[in-house]
Parts: sequence; structure tokens; C-alpha cells
Amino acid sequence: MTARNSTGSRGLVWLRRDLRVHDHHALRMAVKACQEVWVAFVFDTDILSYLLERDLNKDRRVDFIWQSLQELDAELRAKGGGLIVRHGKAVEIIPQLAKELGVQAVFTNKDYEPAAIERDRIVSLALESSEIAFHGYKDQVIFEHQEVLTGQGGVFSVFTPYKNAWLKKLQATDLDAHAVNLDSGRFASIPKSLDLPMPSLSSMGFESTGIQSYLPTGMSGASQLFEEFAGRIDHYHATRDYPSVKGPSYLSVHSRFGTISIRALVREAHQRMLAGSMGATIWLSELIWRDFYFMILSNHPRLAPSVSKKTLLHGTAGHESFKPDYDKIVWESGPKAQKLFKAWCEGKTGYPLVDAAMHQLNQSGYMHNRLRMVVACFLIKDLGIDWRWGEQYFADHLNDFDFAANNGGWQWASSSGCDAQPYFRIFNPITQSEKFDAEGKFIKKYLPQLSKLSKKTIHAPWLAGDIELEIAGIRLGRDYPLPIVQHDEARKNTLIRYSVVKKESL
Ligand SMILES: Cc1cc2nc3c(=O)[nH]c(=O)nc-3n(C[C@H](O)[C@H](O)[C@H](O)COP(=O)(O)OP(=O)(O)OC[C@H]3O[C@@H](n4cnc5c(N)ncnc54)[C@H](O)[C@@H]3O)c2cc1C
Repeated sequence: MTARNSTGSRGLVWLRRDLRVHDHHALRMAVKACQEVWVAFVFDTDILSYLLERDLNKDRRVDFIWQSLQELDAELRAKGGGLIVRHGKAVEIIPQLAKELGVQAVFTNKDYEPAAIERDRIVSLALESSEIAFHGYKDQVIFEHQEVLTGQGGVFSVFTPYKNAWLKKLQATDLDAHAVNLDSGRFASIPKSLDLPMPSLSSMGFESTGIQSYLPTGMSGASQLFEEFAGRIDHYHATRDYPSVKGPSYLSVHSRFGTISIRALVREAHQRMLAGSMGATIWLSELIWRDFYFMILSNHPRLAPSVSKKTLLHGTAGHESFKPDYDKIVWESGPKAQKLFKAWCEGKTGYPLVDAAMHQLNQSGYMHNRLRMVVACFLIKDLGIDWRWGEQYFADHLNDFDFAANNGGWQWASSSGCDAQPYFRIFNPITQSEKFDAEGKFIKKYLPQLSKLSKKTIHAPWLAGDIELEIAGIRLGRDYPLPIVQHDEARKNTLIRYSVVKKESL
């Protein structure tokens, strides 16, 4: 990635998914190497135009970034610099800005998605033609690409041995912070001609979503959530599967946009694990899943849509299963499939846990991990819909959408992934509900019309007697849908559908 191996006295740090000033590899290197450092972020129209084409002008991620940049700018201005924010094509703006600032090098933290790698290649070439170096540093993962390999030197495709090798390789230095000397006096003020106001959301075609009212944004928001989670991390193993309990960290959006350093999270988890915390041990495992899926994508770029397609960073259409045989499966199609998919998207399947989960996603951009598994399995194995449709819907709506983790999660649910559940494992949406939302608290929060049902019938309202329904004020088909499929029948159909891959999977 380094076009020329020089740094020079002036440097530009280009932020992408690392919106912070602390423990930041590229920023640290720039401050160490250069006398004058500028910091820039581009609202890249190669990504944003794709969102607008899909009518996602009320996009919480764009708002989250926008809010987080305000804080970052204030922080940099307090240190004598400021954040240069532009709206346009990053592949053109960054080389242009680098020339205007007269820098010798552009510093970035590496991005592992194929489309981002291609973007960086184009930027690097443009910089090279102006004799400007382009440096990329590992920052968003602990171990990248092929740093953790099997004993035979191969790439892992199963999580548990990967995790064991990952833990074995881990040294304290892997978790050292890339501390940035913010008081070095090296943050240069932005030249007047380049010090433009930050583009407003509306000037870029987006609307405010009010995300900051329920999700703390920026570095301070991440620290707040992390501090709160530190108080419950030791119980994580016992609470993490229950969506009505405040069990998980809710930090995924922050690690997605780098408002907190992954090293800080892993350091905390690892230290607590060594001190005997079961909760921290399990949480660390989740963070290793994150590295695992980055590693899988980095070694199997065919999992992402072709970069030559217009779909760039957010596209998911038409890409391959990890296990190619699974692309032989014939999914439902036509108006019936569209109708079933619409009901799933809108939380109108008649299965309360599935519907409540979809409402959580649609209202907040977050969905609890257990529920992601339940709704994904329901879409694929109860409704017979291609997992890519669900993957795309999550890509459009999840605050923490990350191609590697999302693709990994969907391919896990569809059994086509690297370390996926077996094809014959089909979650029963009713027993999942009874087990993980026994009192129906989560369901009631998102489907208040069901709040008068007993904890026995709330998981499957059609099994309630007429009198109970009447007392609860529910008429099925009017106040809440009847189930759109029968689970037992759907299960049988799925086993037939998957018979094309059955032999290969056994
Ligand atoms: C179908 C499906 C789609 C998913 N899509 C995404 C996605 O787009 N982006 C995303 O970050 N996670 C995704 N996940 C993983 C997981 O559901 C979320 O990371 C988690 O729910 C985020 O909430 P949290 O931060 O409170 O998690 P916590 O339980 O606190 O977990 C801590 C961190 O570990 C990481 N993590 C946890 N589980 C996984 C996992 N299975 N794979 C990779 N990283 C993990 C996340 O960074 C998370 O913040 C998906 C899972 C499924 C089943």
C-alpha cells in the first residue's frame, strides 16, 4: 500500500472507519513523522449515492458519522488543528487535497473490504503520480489477513481452532495503545482557503434521524457505553442471550466506525479473562469472531460483490456462498416470495419474537445478536428466501453494518458459510421465544398490542383461546397477523430444498 517509503514534514491523515484521536495507528505515525499534520474525512459519494438510490436518506449511519465528526473537529481545533470534511468522490478529493496542502504523505488505517481496497489502490496511484506516499496501517483488527495460520500454514475456516491459535499468538504488545501525542503542536491549522464549513446533512441529501437521543455518538459516546458495560461484563455469559436484559455492550456501532479502539476493548476483556471472569472470556470470544470474519473476507474476497459492479461498499447483490454447492439451492421467487419478504421486513409474520426483533431493527438500527440469528433463520428456513435478501436488508438498516460480520452471520444462518450451523438445524421461532423471552417482556415492548396475552400464549397468539384473545383485546388478522407460514410444514420443505447439498454437508 505504500507508494513511496517517505513521510516528510507534512502529512495528511485520512479517516475512514477510525473516527477518533486516541489510540490511532495512522495518526500516531503521522504525528511522529511529520512537523505539520492535517486530518480529513470525506463523505464519499461512491457510498452515499448508493444509499440515496435506495431511498435511505434517513440513514442513521450517516447521521452517526456526522455527529461523531463534530466532536472530532472540536477536539482537533482545541489542539491547534481541525478536521477537513468534504463531500464528493474520495478517490478524487484525497489526491487533490494532498496536493493543495503540499503534503509528502497520506496516512490511513487499512480497510479490508474488496471495494475499499480498490478505492485505496486508485488513491495510491493518483498520489504516486504526484510523488506523494500512501501509508496504510493495521488498526481495526488485532490480527489481520494471514497473521494467524494453521499449523500447516493454511488459512483457518473453523472458528474454535482459529480462536485458540489467536489466543496463543496474542502478546501484551499486540494490545498496546497507539498513543497519539495530541499536545505535540503538530496539528496544523487548516489554511483559510481550505477551511470550509462541514457539509450539512441536508446539503448531502440526508435528513437528521435523532440518533443521538438514544445512541451516544462519537468518542465520548463510546467511552460512556464502555464504562457502563464494564460494570456488567462479568455477567455477560449469563445475560447476553436475553433481549429484554441489558446484557451486551451495544458497542458494535462504535467499533464499526472506530470511535473506540478495538485494542482498548480486547485489552479490558483479556485482562478480566486472566483474572478469571467468565463473562469477559465469552465477550472476548465475540471480539475474536469479529477478527475471524475480517480474516475470512480478506482471504476470500469472492464473498463480496465484484468491485466492478456499481454496488461498491454497501452492495451485496449476486455474490457467492462460501460453500459453492449451496448456490445450487433454489429459493422462493416471484410475487409470493416478495410478499413473504415484505411481511418479514415489516415485522408482520405472525411470529411475535421475529416481528418484535424486526421492529427493534426498524426503529433503532440495532438488533440483539440472538434475534439476528432467529430472524435470519426464519427468513431462510421458514420462508425459503435467499439469504442475500436478508443480508441486504440488514446492510441497509443496521447501524453497525459491516460487510464481513454481516455476510458471516447470514452465511452462518443459511448453513452456506465457513463455520456455519448444519443445514438441518432449523430454529423453532416459538421455542426460541419461550426460552429467550420467557415472560414476553421484549415482545411486549415492540408489540404492545400483545401485552395482555399470558406468558404462555404470547409466543404463539394463534394458540390462545377465543376468550383469552377477546379479553386481551386482540382479533388476529386485524390487530396482529396470523402466522404467514406453519413452522412444521416449512421445516419439511426446507429439508427438501436443502437436499441438493445434503450429501456434501454430511
Ligand atoms: C445475521 C447476522 C448479521 C450480523 N451482522 C452484523 C453486522 O453487520 N455488524 C456487526 O458488527 N455484527 C453483526 N452481527 C454479529 C452480532 O450480532 C453483533 O456484532 C452484535 O449483536 C452487536 O451488538 P453488541 O455490540 O451489543 O454485541 P456484544 O455482544 O457486546 O459483542 C461485542 C462485540 O463483538 C463483536 N461481535 C459479536 N458477535 C459477533 C459476530 N457473530 N460476528 C462478528 N463480530 C461479532 C461485535 O463487534 C460486538 O460489538 C451479525 C450477526 C448475525 C447473526
